Amino acid sequence: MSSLKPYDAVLLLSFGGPEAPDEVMPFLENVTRGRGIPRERLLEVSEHYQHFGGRSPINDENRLLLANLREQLAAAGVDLETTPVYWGNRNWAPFTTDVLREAHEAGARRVLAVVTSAYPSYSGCRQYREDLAEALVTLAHEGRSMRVDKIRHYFDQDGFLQPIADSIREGLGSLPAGSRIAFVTHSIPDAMDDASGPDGNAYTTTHRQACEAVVSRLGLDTVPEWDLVYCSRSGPPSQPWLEPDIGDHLAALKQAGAPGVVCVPIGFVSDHMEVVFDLDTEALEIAHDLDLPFVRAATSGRAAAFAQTLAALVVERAAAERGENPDRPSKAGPGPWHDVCPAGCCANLRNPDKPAACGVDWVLPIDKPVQSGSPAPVSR
Ligand SMILES: CC1=C(CCC(=O)O)c2cc3nc(cc4[nH]c(cc5[nH]c(cc1n2)c(C)c5CCC(=O)O)c(CCC(=O)O)c4C)C(CCC(=O)O)=C3C
Ligand SMILES: [Fe+2]
Repeated sequence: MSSLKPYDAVLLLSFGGPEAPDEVMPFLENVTRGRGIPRERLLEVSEHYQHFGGRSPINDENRLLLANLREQLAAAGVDLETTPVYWGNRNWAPFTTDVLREAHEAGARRVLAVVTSAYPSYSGCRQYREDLAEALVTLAHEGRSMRVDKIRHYFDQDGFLQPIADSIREGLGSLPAGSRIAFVTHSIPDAMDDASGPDGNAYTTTHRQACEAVVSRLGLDTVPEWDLVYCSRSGPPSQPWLEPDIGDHLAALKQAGAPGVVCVPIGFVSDHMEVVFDLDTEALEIAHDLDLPFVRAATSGRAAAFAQTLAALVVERAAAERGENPDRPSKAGPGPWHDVCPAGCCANLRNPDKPAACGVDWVLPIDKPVQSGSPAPVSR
């Protein structure tokens, strides 16, 4: 049995989504609290959910991922009886605080989180760290002192990249020769990208690194032309967000004479609402109207290889935390991403001083802080 010491539990941490029509608006209010998203946009997004009976696919995707992660950790020799794997969300039940309380009751004091976001940005990294800090403070007030760390970003891992490459190869096989690849990710405000990672622009930079790694894995004689484009923009029109939108991009491809397109949701781990609505519904319809052959490549989230990669990163981090020197594989970009976020990484532009866990500067503000044994962040 390999141990995950010093960790006594693993937490799969995700976004959450509604599962019934009357849960949609309360969910959207949780997501957008204090974020200045126009009411119009909320009503529009609630329509997307109602289009699918008020049920987001994301929770079911996470239930499957949880089962796969347990299976892969067990296969790596982890005893799940003594090191349980929990699942919690930012915006919908099961909520992070409740799940951590349950873990504490079962004896967990140090927890390792696996976040369902492959890339660094405020939304995909620091916001989860802030949620964890808030949960840990709430629990500390109840006399429950815990510490949570987070595995490094995994956009550069085999188990994330390979299922995408395999699916693209298959998609291209069903399209006319010379078809293009449109990698798609969630648009974010330009300012959020500017502030991503320790040195800025890490959101777009790491996406490009992942796209390049995927394209080079296709093993095709002629490398297809590709672009990185965006979906799910939501802020006011006056605020610049990453562009172009996938819909405009499809029109531009048609105009340029592209014979077809594989749409690849490389920014997303699973087929959640952005994928099934923005891509499989909206973008598909635009492609049909343009008479542009269109296939959508799979996300990695359901692949056994993906859960295997996450399990390997969990085992790696536990070893690092024990002071060992584990291998740190990285298959995209200049090297492995850091384990512990440096101060200011993926800054919160509205509230820069908001406490965030899993960083060098995190101290539990009340009670006895749990002893910090984290290694210095690895610089890139
Ligand atoms: C980078 C990023 C990821 C990827 C990283 C990760 O996976 O975390 C992501 C994931 C997701 N985003 C999701 C849903 C929503 N995101 C919204 C709003 C926003 N997302 C943003 C960014 C991201 N979002 C941003 C900058 C906003 C603006 C408001 C704000 O600054 O917070 C809104 C509000 C309405 C709207 O404006 O669209 C909703 C409903 C769901 C669940 C889908 C389901 O239910 O299946 C998932 C997985
Ligand atoms: Fe989002």
